[in-house]
Amino acid sequence: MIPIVVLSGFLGSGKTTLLQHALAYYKEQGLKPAILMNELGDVNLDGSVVNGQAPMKEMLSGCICCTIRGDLGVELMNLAEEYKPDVIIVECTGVANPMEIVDAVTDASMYSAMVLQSVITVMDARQFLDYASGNERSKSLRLMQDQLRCASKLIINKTDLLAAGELQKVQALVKELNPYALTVTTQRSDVDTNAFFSIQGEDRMDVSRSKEPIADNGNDHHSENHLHDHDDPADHHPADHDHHDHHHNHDHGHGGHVHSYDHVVVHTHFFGQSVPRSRFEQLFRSLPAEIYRAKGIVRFLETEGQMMFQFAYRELEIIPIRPQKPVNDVAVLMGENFSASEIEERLRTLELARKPLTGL
Ligand SMILES: Nc1nc2c(ncn2[C@@H]2O[C@H](COP(=O)(O)OP(=O)(O)OP(=O)(O)O)[C@@H](O)[C@H]2O)c(=O)[nH]1
Repeated sequence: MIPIVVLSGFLGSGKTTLLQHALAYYKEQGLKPAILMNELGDVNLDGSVVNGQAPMKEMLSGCICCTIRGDLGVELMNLAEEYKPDVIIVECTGVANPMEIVDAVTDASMYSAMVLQSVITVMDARQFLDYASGNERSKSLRLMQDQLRCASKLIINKTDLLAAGELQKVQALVKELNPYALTVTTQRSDVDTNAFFSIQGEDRMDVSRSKEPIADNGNDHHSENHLHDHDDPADHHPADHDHHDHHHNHDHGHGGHVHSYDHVVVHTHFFGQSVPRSRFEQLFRSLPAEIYRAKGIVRFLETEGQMMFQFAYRELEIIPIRPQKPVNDVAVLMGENFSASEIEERLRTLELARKPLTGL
């Protein structure tokens, strides 16, 4: 039986950071992990972070829980057959409802030797608290709550971004939503890896219990209403600045829990040239609040080589990278109901600016 560990969590909460801890742990244990990654955009940037550390399959341009849900079982089986791993880690896009993944894994385990080990949900404590205390973006809040509810293990991450006293508030909210999960608080998803990733049988997830809070009408997952607009990633060419918006309109038949992600917009922009770093940073400082996540690879006029950037909950991080194989310069922006054409325009203007901002 190959144990499956599902990593869930909202966009930018710290899943990939956690994945790296998991990979280091399995290596230390002499175990062979394999990874199945799912990204909403056309490019898998997280993949380049973990590249080479473990066999990996990618499912791009869709959310595991809908269009490619059927493929999940197939991909899991392919991974299992090809690499005979000791454990498979599934990292899903931040807008996936992990219940769907849990279902797909349980489907797969019916006809192959796999078992769901755990669903680990990572949450951005700051973001969750802000969403929970405001009325805005209630759809995202609902998704976060679902991700929390179905976890067997929970990580309250980014505690460094909380003010004194706020952690207790988050913990209380989390406990209310999910009193069952093993819950820890972390910075940089730094968990006790043995407690979170050990693949001992007795620690396996009780799937039926985790389903209780949101499933009330059996397995009515096929009555879903999907509206996806996916384009062939092979069509992309770095120079053509093409962009694609993916609108997700999920209307899952969970009776009482209707999930509608039609508000989620993903915009992909391929850079054709280097840009001034100061202007790039300024663009991110002034992004509309609706864009809550961006990541990508960029080259700056001022420096050599490629940089990976991460923008999560208004914080921009830029780190130099040395990719093992050529990777495109690209920006993927995700958010709710933002104007992709406006962002595209700003990115194009950025590319035309051949000089840094004056005075910086
Ligand atoms: N301040 C702070 N930043 C963190 C922490 N953990 C992770 N980050 C940063 O948050 C950003 C997103 O982290 P990832 O691990 O890529 O998040 P993710 O959940 O995989 O993101 P998606 O793939 O978009 O869903 C990165 O810039 C991380 O360095 C933390 O505890 N505190």
